[in-house]
Amino acid sequence: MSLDRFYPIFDSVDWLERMLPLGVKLVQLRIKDVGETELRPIVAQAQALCRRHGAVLVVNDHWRVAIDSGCDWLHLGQEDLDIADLPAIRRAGLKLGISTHDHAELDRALALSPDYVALGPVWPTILKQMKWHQQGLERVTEWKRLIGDLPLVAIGGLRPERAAPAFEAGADIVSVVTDITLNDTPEDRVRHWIEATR
Ligand SMILES: Cc1ncc(COP(=O)(O)OP(=O)(O)O)c(N)n1
Ligand SMILES: Cc1nc(C(=O)O)sc1CCOP(=O)(O)O
Ligand SMILES: [Mg+2]
Repeated sequence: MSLDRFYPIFDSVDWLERMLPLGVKLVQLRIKDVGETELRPIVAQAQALCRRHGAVLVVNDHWRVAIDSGCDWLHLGQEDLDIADLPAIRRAGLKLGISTHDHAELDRALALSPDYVALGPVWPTILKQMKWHQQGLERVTEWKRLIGDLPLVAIGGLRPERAAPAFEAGADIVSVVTDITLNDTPEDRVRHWIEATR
C-alpha cells in the first residue's frame, strides 16, 4: 500500500473532524502531555474517523496505546526508540515510521527496518525547539539515495510552495504542522496542500 504524499500532523480529534472530509488520506495524531488512559478513547475516535474517510492514521509516540488499540501505524523518534518495546510493536503488526536527523540516527533507524524514514527539519520550524540546524534539500537528496525505495518523509518548515522542491529533491511525502494549524483559514490551506501534492 502506498502512502499519500501529503501528511499533516494534528493534536486533536477536532482537527481530524475538520480536515478528513477535505480529502486528507494520511494523518498523524501527535498529542503531548496526555496520559495513556486519557489517550485511549481519543485514539479510538481518531481510528473511527480515519476508517470512515479512508485515511491512514499514524499515532505518534504512544506505542502501548497504538498496540492495544489495534492501530496500523506508529511514529517514533530517537528518544522514543530508547523506551519502546520494538518486538511487541512488530508482533502487533504495526507499521513504523522513524525520525532521523543525522547519519547515526539513520543507521539506527535502518537497522530497525522501518516502513518510512522522516528527515527534518528540512527548513526551520517554529513548532518546537530543535538542536538540529535546517537540513536543506541536498540532505533530502542524500537521504533518498541512502534509503532507496523506502518512503522518505520531509518535515520541518514545509509550506505548499516547498512541496515541489522537496519532491524533486527526493522526498516521497511532505509532512506539516503549523503551516496549517496556525493559518487563518486552515481548511483553505489544506485544500491548497492537496492541490500542491496530488
Ligand atoms: C513525520 C514525523 N517526523 C518527525 C516527527 C518527530 O518525532 P520525534 O522526534 O519523536 O518528536 P515528537 O514529534 O514526538 O515531538 C514526527 N512526529 N513525525
Ligand atoms: C514534529 C517535528 N519533527 C521534526 C523533525 O525534524 O524531526 S520537525 C517537526 C515540526 C514540524 O512542524 P512544522 O511543519 O510546523 O515546521
Ligand atoms: Mg516522539
